[in-house]
Amino acid sequence: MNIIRSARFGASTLIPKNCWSVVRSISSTELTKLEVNDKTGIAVLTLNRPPVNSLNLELLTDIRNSIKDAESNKCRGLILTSSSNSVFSAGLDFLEMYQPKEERLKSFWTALQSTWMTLYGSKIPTAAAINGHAPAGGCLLATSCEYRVMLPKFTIGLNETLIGIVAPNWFMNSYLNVLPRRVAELALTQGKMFTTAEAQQVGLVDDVVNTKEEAIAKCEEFIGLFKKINPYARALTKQQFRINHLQELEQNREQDLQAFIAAITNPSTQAAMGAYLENLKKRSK
Ligand SMILES: CC/C=C\C/C=C\CCC/C=C/CC(=O)SCCNC(=O)CCNC(=O)[C@H](O)C(C)(C)COP(=O)(O)OP(=O)(O)OC[C@H]1O[C@@H](n2cnc3c(N)ncnc32)[C@H](O)[C@@H]1OP(=O)(O)O
Repeated sequence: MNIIRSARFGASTLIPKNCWSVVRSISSTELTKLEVNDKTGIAVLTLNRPPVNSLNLELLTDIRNSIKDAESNKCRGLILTSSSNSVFSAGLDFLEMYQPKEERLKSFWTALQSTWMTLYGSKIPTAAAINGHAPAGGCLLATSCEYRVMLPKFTIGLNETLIGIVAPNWFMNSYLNVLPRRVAELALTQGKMFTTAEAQQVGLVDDVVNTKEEAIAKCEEFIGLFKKINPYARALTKQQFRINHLQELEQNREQDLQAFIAAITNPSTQAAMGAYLENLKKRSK
């Protein structure tokens, strides 16, 4: 019998393969659902933190655990998507950064660093089915993947300067891994949110389709490209492209954390964030 061991069902829980329907849950929490298609071996990770999948400590932790679950279950690839019809992810949860408690702020940023390193450095092929808006941290998740497909009439980009904050180096590096330098610099300095059409034009997304199902199918097609490629050779090749960015953060994690805390707790950053949040709340009324 072909057995899959699910880390989050406990080390001793064995799930018999083929006794389940084609799509099978590997692990799920209140905030994430990880399902694998037994035929293709490709996993779909659905973010499910209504209303906007803002990334708080718990969601970030669940995303990281899910990526690790997909890897340890030897999935052939991982697709990130959202349970919302209009938002992929609204980026970092402002409530983690606005008037924060220091210990929680530290755990939050450390979880973001770990999640990014796990996703950006994952050995398995990764793809994002962007079925809604993807500002800031939402864009970071998408650009950390190897392939992106997006639905029309949404927006994506690193908008930090619009909020009065600065995207850390590793956010920029994820952008630069996808966009030409000049485009990335112009976009970052303006805090530009690209429409789906603009994003495709500059290469921030690879394809545009009309439905979430088509987006998942496109991601599966992308992951299928590696069917005949030795996974070890593929993973090492990917690693060579990304290792400098990963090492840069790995070697400076504490410094990056301290810079974040200093920047976020600065009264002028707090004032800018407070005003931005106020505006967001007014707009949503
Ligand atoms: C080394 C480091 C050195 C220095 C670093 C310094 C700083 C560090 C940088 C930190 C990096 C931050 C990156 C980020 O990710 S910041 C987050 C940026 N996100 C945004 O700007 C998105 C804001 N949201 C929106 O634009 C819209 O909500 C969105 C288009 C996503 C969806 O619109 P929609 O109309 O569908 O929903 P809304 O009605 O606007 O929202 C519904 C409720 O959700 C609340 N909301 C939205 N976004 C967030 C969020 N990111 N965090 C928390 N809450 C959010 C919104 O206020 C509504 O709430 P209610 O009014 O209903 O209570």
